[in-house]
Amino acid sequence: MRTAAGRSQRTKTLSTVELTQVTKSYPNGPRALDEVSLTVPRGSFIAVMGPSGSGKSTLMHCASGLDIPTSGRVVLDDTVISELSETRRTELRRKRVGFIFQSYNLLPSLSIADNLTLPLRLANTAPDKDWLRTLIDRVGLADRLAHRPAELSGGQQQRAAIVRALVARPAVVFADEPTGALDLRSARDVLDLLREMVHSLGQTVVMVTHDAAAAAHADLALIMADGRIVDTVHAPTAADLARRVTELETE
Ligand SMILES: Nc1ncnc2c1ncn2[C@@H]1O[C@H](COP(=O)(O)OP(=O)(O)OP(=O)(O)O)[C@@H](O)[C@H]1O
Repeated sequence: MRTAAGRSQRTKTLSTVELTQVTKSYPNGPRALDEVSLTVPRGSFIAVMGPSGSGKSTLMHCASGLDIPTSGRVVLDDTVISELSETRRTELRRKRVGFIFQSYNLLPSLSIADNLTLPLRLANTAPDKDWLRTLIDRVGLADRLAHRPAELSGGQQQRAAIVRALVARPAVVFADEPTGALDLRSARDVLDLLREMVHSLGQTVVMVTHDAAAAAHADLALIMADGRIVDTVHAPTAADLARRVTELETE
């Protein structure tokens, strides 16, 4: 089944990531992904939900080029990343993919300013100063740039991580439980920011989360079970998502 994320926009120029019949098997394990097809349209905010073990992380790893599928094809922009060597995949990932993690993953010894531009230095790319300034202003960290990460609140650190993920203007940002370590208010701020980055700045975000309230900020939620995408919910509400995942957990 091809999931409906952008069914009407399925062209190379409008999609950022395209998975075709992607299967991932581990030795002596179940199929972590079972022939998953998915198109991520440019400029969309997609949440991935599902019970524990349903394949969310594996989907993110294969879609982002962190891992390769056992079979099937992953295209990022116009490049078939599932066929690249590990070195080429790493190069492409540094240039074209951003990541946001639950634990922020900022380097403690670097200032916030240096953390924000780290992906550019790793990819040997010059910063686009106007874009960097736009991002810093949007997340409200202009007066924190000289500080070390430990001097910022969790919400501020995650906002810095959002800038770092977007600084290279990636084709897509993958966020793995980005609000898992935050209090409710900081979590809402971070989710509102992600939405704004998508809707005002045209970025593309795929967010894996257990939290139905977080997933409800997305335009579309994909629900996984047993390595497959079993539901696609447009304009999801937290109540609908929580009910659907609970049903799957008890099936
Ligand atoms: N490296 C691995 N080796 C063997 N099996 C694995 C490995 N990684 C994942 N799996 C298995 O693949 C399936 C999917 O795992 P995955 O981590 O993608 O699920 P998930 O939905 O992200 O779970 P959670 O919500 O608990 O993080 C599970 O059955 C898991 O045990």
